Amino acid sequence: MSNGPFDIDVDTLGNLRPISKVVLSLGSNLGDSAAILQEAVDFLAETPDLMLVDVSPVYQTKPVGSVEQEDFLNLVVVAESTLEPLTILDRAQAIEDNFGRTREVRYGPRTLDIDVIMVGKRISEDNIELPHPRAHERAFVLVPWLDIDPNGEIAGHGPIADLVDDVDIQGVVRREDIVINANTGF
Ligand SMILES: Nc1ncnc2c1ncn2[C@@H]1O[C@H](COP(=O)(O)OP(=O)(O)OP(=O)(O)O)[C@@H](O)[C@H]1O
Ligand SMILES: Nc1nc2c(c(=O)[nH]1)N=C(CO)CN2
Repeated sequence: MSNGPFDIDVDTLGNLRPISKVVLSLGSNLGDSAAILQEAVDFLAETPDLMLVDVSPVYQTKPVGSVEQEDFLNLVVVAESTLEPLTILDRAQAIEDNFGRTREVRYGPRTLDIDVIMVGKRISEDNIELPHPRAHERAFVLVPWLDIDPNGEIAGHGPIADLVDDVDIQGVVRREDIVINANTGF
């Protein structure tokens, strides 16, 4: 798998388009979270020009942040795409909206949250910062990601295999009973 914009795709018009590695973190702690995660993965798999490579196991995780709320179910998706980072964020937010996600309480309960963790290169713009600025300190991102991408790295922070040693993984428990079917296309 490419680690950045090094592989090239040629579209039907003959345009060269770099293929980037994409990492997404999905979380839910409202409603039927397991079913919501499955549907969200299905929506991602149906996204044109986004090829799912792997979907992590599901973890039950203690809420991070100061808001008192239910545990989350979290998973990570690794994909490849020729899409621009903002297009991927738009698609992620459209999928969140589909599950009635509102954005009133920062860090508050949510039917579905999709954070864009990385899309190839580093970017810092008004609406998007990549890699996600808090991913390196979040066990609910690092633990599932490590399961499916042991050589993964966060630009500017290092290998996720090392980062996971520095976070508290006690509140992150694998849910073997919840199986998400991944339509990875491979
Ligand atoms: N890498 C990113 N992934 C998702 N959203 C991002 C990213 N970088 C910047 N944003 C911006 O952050 C805004 C708030 O996102 P969101 O509501 O998902 O935050 P949150 O999930 O409450 O907190 P956190 O960003 O810490 O996970 C989005 O509208 C988006 O414009
Ligand atoms: N365990 C856990 N805690 C969170 C989560 C999440 O997905 N899992 N998402 C948040 C907002 O992005 C805030 N806190």
